Amino acid sequence: MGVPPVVRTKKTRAVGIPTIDMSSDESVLPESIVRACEEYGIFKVVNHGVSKQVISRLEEEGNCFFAKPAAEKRQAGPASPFGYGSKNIGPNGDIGELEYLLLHTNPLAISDRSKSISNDPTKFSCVVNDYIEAVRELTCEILDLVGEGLWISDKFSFSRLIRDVQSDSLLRLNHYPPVKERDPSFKQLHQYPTGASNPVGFGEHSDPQILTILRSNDVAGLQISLHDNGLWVPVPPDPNNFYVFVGDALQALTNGRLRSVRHRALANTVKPRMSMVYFGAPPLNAWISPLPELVSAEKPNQYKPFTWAQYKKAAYSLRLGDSRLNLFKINNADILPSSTPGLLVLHEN
Ligand SMILES: C=C1C[C@]23C[C@@]1(O)CC[C@H]2[C@@]12CC[C@H](O)[C@@](C)(C(=O)O1)[C@H]2[C@@H]3C(=O)O
Ligand SMILES: O=C(O)CCC(=O)C(=O)O
Ligand SMILES: [Fe+2]
Repeated sequence: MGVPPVVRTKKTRAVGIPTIDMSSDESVLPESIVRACEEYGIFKVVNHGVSKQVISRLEEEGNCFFAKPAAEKRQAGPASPFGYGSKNIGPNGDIGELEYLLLHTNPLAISDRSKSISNDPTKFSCVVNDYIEAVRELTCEILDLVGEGLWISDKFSFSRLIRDVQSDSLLRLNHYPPVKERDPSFKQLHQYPTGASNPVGFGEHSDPQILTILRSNDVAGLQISLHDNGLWVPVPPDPNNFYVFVGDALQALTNGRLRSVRHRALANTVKPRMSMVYFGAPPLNAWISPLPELVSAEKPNQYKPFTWAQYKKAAYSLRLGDSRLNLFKINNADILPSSTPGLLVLHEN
């Protein structure tokens, strides 16, 4: 029997997302990670050192919470921005086929929030804190390798922001119940991206933070957009490993050398999907501006300095799919002539 022809009905494309093996030789890791972050803004990490038990215990807590009756879940909401949310994402009218729990990673905030989430809040807090501790370690290990790969004189510059006790890092559990096409009017009631056969679970966006560490169950749905060309690349689910995303803050800190990747999640029509997402962020008062090692005459400063609080304020004033980093972009072509009087700028045609 011959191989059947590949028929593409959706605007998706098969692309090999890079895999980074954390047990590889240290002499190759920094360069491989930097290359993946430059070319894709996402990679899969294997041999990551986070124990199966830490992951499965959080998954169990998530399943247990999302299986509760709607009225009980609502007691942990509305998400503003923390707590339980259903369908509404953020304050500006974005909606998706999902429900979620958004938590600040501060242990006191977790202990407080656990009371409205679980019948055993002490256990819930413990499980969440263990998961956060493990993925924070992985995040910092990756960021130190990024620092090394970029030849930053202080390779801990990135991870220090995440390790800070005031870090504004978050944990999000997303639950996408299966969306069944019940009647012909279904497609009019739900948002279907152009060319996609499944409705939007979590709409297209980039993550604002430094680094995102995502783990999902074995159900597909996550997609990335690499070149803003309308093509969406499916990210195959892998419950034993993590996907790592470059966030906007890391793009700014590296003067645009590492790219934050646009992604979205589509709902599944058959199986429920759950993702557990850690967002590594700086403290609110930390300044984000390109590191000096990444600024040169050939690559002048691309971003105005901003505090993380200013960036969050901007993010929360915009829609999910808006580009927030553009607000802080320096137009070097505009700046050069006025800030350097007497300099003649020649434009090539
Ligand atoms: C629509 C929004 C939800 C969001 C805040 C925002 O105004 C724009 C960014 C969104 C996002 C995407 C990544 C994370 O899931 C998130 C927690 C974040 O930091 O930025 C969400 C915000 C949210 O859901 O509160
Ligand atoms: O659920 C997913 O796979 C994506 C979720 C996501 O992008 C987010 O929570 O920011
Ligand atoms: Fe995201």
